[in-house]
Amino acid sequence: MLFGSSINIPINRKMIEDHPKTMFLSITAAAFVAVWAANKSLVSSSSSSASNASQANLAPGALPLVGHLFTLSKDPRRFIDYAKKESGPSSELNLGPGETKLIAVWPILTRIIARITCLCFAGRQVTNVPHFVDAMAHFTRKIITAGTFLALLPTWLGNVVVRRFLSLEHEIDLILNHLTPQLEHIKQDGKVDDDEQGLTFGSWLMTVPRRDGSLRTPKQTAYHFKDVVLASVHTTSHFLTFAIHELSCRPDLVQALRDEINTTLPDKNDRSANAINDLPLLDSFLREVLRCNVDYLGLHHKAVQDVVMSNGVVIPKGALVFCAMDEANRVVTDPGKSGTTCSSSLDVFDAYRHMGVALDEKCASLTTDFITFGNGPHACPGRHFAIMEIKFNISKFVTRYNIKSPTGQRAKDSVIMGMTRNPPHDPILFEGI
Ligand code: HEM
Repeated sequence: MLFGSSINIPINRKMIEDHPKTMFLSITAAAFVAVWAANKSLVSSSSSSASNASQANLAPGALPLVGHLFTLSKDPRRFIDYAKKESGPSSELNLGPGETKLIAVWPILTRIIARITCLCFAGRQVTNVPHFVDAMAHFTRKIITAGTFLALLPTWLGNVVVRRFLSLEHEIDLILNHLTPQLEHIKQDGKVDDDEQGLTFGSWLMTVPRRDGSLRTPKQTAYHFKDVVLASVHTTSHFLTFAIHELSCRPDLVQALRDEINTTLPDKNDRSANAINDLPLLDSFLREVLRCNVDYLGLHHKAVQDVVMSNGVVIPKGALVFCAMDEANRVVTDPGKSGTTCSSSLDVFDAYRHMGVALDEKCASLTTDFITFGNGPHACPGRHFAIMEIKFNISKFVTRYNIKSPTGQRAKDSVIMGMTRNPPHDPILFEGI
């Protein structure tokens, strides 16, 4: 994808070699349109985030009116290489055998997870719109930042800051503008386009009646996609990033996971997410990542009535309650059920701790001594999906790269206000294999 938000032109070398003249003309036209689109977005958008997103994929250095015409006339292929390097899809993870690179993983993994979320819950059409995926990648982070400002600043100032700099208007507009027509189409024809059945979260939700028996309109349904994004992208990319950091200081574990995949699933082309989900060491490792990297405090709840605890302490109606997640994940309350038979202390990260656990669901199973996904009727309904998603990504990483921490140590997490654990920002050394 070379240019701005309103243009979607996938170009590859073969197309240029086969049709040099046509490609030249289309790219030249696109260069004009790209400049027009950039100018239009700058003029018409009052939101800074909106204009940033629109410009994000423009090849820099365009001249007024003529765009990149001169560079294109001179050497189109060179221009395309330049545009791909500067504004094209991330090639940061394209490493040949033995090639190494230091990579800050969190932003890349967030984008990967946002893409998967868009693909699985909103369909292929929007997943091919880069600024839509980018906006979804940053959606929850923006909300968390807004929440922090609202909590710390006086209400009037917090409101000004959030409305001016952290408004979600742009993201909500994107969701409504892209998904509503698609859902209208599905409602009318029963499918998205000629190739694709229109089975998305939205097409399903349109068929589920509300309490009063009425059905949601396409626009009302599209609006709910924000909830999926809020619940899934940030959480999943967090834990995938934690997992990669845990691997970065354990080269033997990377090798052991690679061996497990190569031995159990020798055919590279037949490694489905379902098959990867059943690998015992990968499952044990991920459960340990989820157990140890949970927030110090989490599961923010509000008491809807007075609650009397077993020791007589009363949590009054309306009180905000933060659960000590980190602590809960380090206490075995029911050894027989949890299957935690490992001898290592619960304070130690042990990737093999949950091997041989007899529970049916393993990594996704809910126990009172593992509450990363909550517990009870409101426990995370997306956990099976999240776990498959993370395992699938880890399997790709360990079979493609050696993953090393430059210091040999697990980089430090950044802890916000003593309660929320964010993955480290430190880069990790990747080596292609
Ligand atoms: C590693 C990734 C994830 C973690 C750690 C996680 C964790 C959680 C936790 C702790 C809760 C709150 C439980 C409570 O309040 O008692 C929750 C709720 C929820 N999660 Fe997740 N989640 C993850 C991924 C996902 C994904 C991928 C989806 C959707 C595709 C999702 C959808 C939801 C929803 C809809 C709720 C609200 C459930 C309710 O209130 O009844 N989550 N999640």
